Amino acid sequence: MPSLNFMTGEDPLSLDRIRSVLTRLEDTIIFSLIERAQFAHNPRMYQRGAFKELRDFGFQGSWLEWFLKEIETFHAKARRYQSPDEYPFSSDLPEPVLPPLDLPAILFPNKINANPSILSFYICAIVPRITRRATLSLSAKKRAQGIIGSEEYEDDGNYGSSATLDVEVLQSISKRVHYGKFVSEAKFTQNPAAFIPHIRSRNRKALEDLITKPEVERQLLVRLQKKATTYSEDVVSDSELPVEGKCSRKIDVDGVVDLYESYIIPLTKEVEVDYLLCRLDGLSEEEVDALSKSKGP
Ligand SMILES: O=C(O)C(=O)C[C@]1(C(=O)O)C=C[C@@H](O)C=C1
Repeated sequence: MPSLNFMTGEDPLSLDRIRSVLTRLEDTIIFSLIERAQFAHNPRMYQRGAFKELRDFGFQGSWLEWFLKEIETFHAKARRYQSPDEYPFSSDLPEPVLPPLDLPAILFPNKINANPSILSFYICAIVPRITRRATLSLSAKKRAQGIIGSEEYEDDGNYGSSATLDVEVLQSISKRVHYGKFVSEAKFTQNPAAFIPHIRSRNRKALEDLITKPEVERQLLVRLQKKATTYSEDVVSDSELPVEGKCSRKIDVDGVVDLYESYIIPLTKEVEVDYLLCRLDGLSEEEVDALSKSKGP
């Protein structure tokens, strides 16, 4: 199945098409995690005010927040956040230097931005887990050099490289999670009458039950396990034989699966439900009535 973005192709609300984008983003997320896992945890990068050099020019946030702000400032000028599948982590960004693109209005107007939750679970749960391997091999190297001390084990000083990769991981997870809005719009449009009573009664549980597809989730997790296993192995040529017992993975495969199971899928569902909850905002009774009677595409 071809993987298209929301702009291309015939039916922007085809669930198959939207799911093909989600599948492609799995690769982006796994590869960016593998890259980040080559560096140490570097916890200092996530602590607000930890760098005197940033405080000196008046920036009070963390090293990562500084990276996000600088990168997003530039990307905002290039219209990145006018696209309905792109959301910034920083606020007070500049206006684009180009006039707005004439994008088709696929989504219902909304202000949902799940990035604060993404940033928080990424820093608290993901970075410490995926960098464990890098930290262990780093400490083995240091031990071999006779350097022993708690600091060396988790800080390799590569703050620029690590933060660049953090931004890549965060942007790909953010895109994936916010694609939940397209999934939700597609499901709503297929059968508005099923959703409208629960939207009106603000019944989150009923809406979540309607959008949940256990078999799709199960298949996703199986596929992800296979992908993460394959991508994290070193490929050897015909003449090289893998050394027995020396298969060192580039990333903790279970960590990747857990990231999806515990964070990415639940947060995508939260975005789907939040989107549905504002799906009737500003519509008149007559418009909602007409929607209720429409049978979808
Ligand atoms: O594919 C869908 O129908 C989705 O809603 C996306 C998704 C996911 O996050 O991957 C979320 C909820 C469903 O239970 C299945 C999968």
